[in-house]
Amino acid sequence: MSNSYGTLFKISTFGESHGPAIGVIIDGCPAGLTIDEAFIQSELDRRKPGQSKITTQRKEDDTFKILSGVFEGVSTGTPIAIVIENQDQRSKDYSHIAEAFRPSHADYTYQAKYGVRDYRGGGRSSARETAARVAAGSIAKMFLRKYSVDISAYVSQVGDIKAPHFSKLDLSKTEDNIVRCPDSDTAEKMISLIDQVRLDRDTIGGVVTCVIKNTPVGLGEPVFDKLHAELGKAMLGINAVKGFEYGSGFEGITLRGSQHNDEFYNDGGNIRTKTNLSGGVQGGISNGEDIYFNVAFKPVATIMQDQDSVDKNGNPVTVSGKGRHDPCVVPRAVPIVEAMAALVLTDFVLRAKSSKV
Ligand SMILES: Cc1cc2nc3c(=O)[nH]c(=O)nc-3n(C[C@H](O)[C@H](O)[C@H](O)COP(=O)(O)O)c2cc1C
Ligand SMILES: C=C(O[C@@H]1CC(C(=O)O)=C[C@@H](OP(=O)(O)O)[C@H]1O)C(=O)O
Repeated sequence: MSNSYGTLFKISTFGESHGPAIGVIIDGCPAGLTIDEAFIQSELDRRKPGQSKITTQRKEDDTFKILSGVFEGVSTGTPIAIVIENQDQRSKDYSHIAEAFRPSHADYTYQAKYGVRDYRGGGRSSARETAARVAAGSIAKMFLRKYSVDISAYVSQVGDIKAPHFSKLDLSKTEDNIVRCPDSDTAEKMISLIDQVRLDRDTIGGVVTCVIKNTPVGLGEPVFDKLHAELGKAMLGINAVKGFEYGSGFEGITLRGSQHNDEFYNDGGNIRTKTNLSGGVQGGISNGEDIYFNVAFKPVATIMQDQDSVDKNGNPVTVSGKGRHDPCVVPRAVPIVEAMAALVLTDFVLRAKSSKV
């Protein structure tokens, strides 16, 4: 089973949702980076469960401990191990799926592949694992500060309620409300919709948009490990993600080349483009313009309603969700998307250092 991500800035995560702890080992963080523990905690707080009425009510503080790789507040170049203890498991909520499969969760496929499954809270398939990625991503963000790279994600859609285009938004307002949409009118509508869906004992999907500013020119590879391909892989590896598009994305197909091309100009010695339908990446390599992409999340599987399923012997059963679940995951997915983007960019910054004499 692969539990790792990255080429030079590598992470391995460990732990199950209802086990004693989860965590991450970061291998390849350069020495000499100041590690801001308050910032790690603030990133974990943005993702943690139980943070508002529109998220799962599982109460985890997600306080962490650094076990290695940091001395007197500075990275030492050795593996950084971070552990987060689980405190509010309620495994009895899962006894009904010890043998049965929730429709559209990971229960059936995991059981079919491994023949053994920690069914408590979804075990390894739970999005609780993403806390470990957010911890690692916060260190990647600290590294990227040296390059002034700025990564901002926000909720741009819940169900059919959409925020205005990001060029019309003030992304510094994303944290002003519990749904993490910087437009307050749209945010209110999104919150009411999620609340209604929750009362209906159902779930709903949404979109997280991410905008990355000040990316250095030259990140990404011209073949295979293209920057957008690695971003896509990182995003599609987040639980419940169903779609990824960058730049003009699927809407670009309706344009002509004459409308879609980003014409170049010389901006006082810097080569820039007048428009940016490329989304900051051309030929797999960053061109210095803003990188932007959308990540679509499904309405998650666990609903508080009866559904047809089977048990592991193929007998028909009725399964209904129990316990504490997210009616819509996008508010908590915002820091996860940012963390995965930071991991990809950090890896490519380190790789770029060896691309020229
Ligand atoms: C932040 C976040 C929270 C989630 N919370 C839940 C949840 O409470 N209940 C649930 O059934 N799925 C939840 N999921 C989704 C499942 O983890 C995911 O659907 C499952 O692992 C199966 O994977 P797949 O949907 O990618 O196929 C969450 C996902 C994210 C990103
Ligand atoms: C615990 C977290 O989210 C969990 C993700 C999740 C799932 O199926 O992915 C199901 C729920 O698990 P539980 O029933 O154990 O509360 C969520 O609460 C977390 O994000 O830290």
